[in-house]
Amino acid sequence: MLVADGLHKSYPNRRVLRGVSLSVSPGEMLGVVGPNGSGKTTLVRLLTGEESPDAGEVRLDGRPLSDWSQRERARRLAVLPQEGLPSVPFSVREVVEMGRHPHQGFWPWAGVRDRQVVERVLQQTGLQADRDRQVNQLSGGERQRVAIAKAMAQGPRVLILDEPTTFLDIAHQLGMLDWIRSWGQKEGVAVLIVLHDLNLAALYCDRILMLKEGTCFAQGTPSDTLTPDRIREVYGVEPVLTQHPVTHAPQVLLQPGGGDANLPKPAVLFPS
Ligand SMILES: Nc1ncnc2c1ncn2[C@@H]1O[C@H](COP(=O)(O)OP(=O)(O)OP(=O)(O)O)[C@@H](O)[C@H]1O
Repeated sequence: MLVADGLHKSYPNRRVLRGVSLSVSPGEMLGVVGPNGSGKTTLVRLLTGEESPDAGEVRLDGRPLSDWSQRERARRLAVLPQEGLPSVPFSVREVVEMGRHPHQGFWPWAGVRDRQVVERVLQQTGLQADRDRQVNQLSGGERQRVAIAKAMAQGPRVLILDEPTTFLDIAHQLGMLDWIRSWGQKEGVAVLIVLHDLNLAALYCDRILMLKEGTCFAQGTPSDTLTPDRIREVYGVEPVLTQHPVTHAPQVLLQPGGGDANLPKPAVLFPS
């Protein structure tokens, strides 16, 4: 469904991605993890066509991404950017309806089918009661749910999410990931999700791609990828790995004092 082959990307004086390859199949969830600055968001920008690689290629449904018109691409690929949904003065229903624009003609008027899809999505995401509320009056977590609903209304074959759980409490993190996973499996949507939380990645992703300084350091099942050696080498922390008692997924326990050794130790700034 979505394939990337040997992606390279540099900015002035900075090589950000060096030969990253990946593929995501229908119904599969691929997690992308890696430290700050390892190139996750840059990878997302190349996969969505927001930026072009210096070398390598992204293919959607077997065709180079650059061959798709913007409209065709939007019918197949939905993106939840890191900054989430802007705080716009539109109602929840209007924003979800915007997800249908790529399927509409020259005039973006909602037809019968568009209205049916929007109603179904509002129902399935539990947003019926909030349908007339203004998005700029919603909490961060509620806005995130509207963003997912808009992406669902788009009816994509590929969904790309960049750290969608950052502003959510634990119940909303689990709720959102449960939702995305079961929706992706039912509809055969290929999901690529950037996550900072290795434990959530281990619980929800079929496979994990671990980036280190713009290279693909490891790729495989959570148990293959999240090993103490790899986490130590990529993040520079001393992890304790355990197994989830119910799901048996690997889980990472953190210990104080095991953080970034390169950070200077705090000194007294204002001695008395
Ligand atoms: N437009 C740009 N111009 C120059 N450098 C950039 C640009 N975008 C990103 N970078 C640099 O590329 C590197 C990778 O950035 P990127 O945002 O892809 O990392 P990330 O893994 O998503 O980080 P984080 O976890 O902090 O969000 C960083 O060093 C960043 O400063």
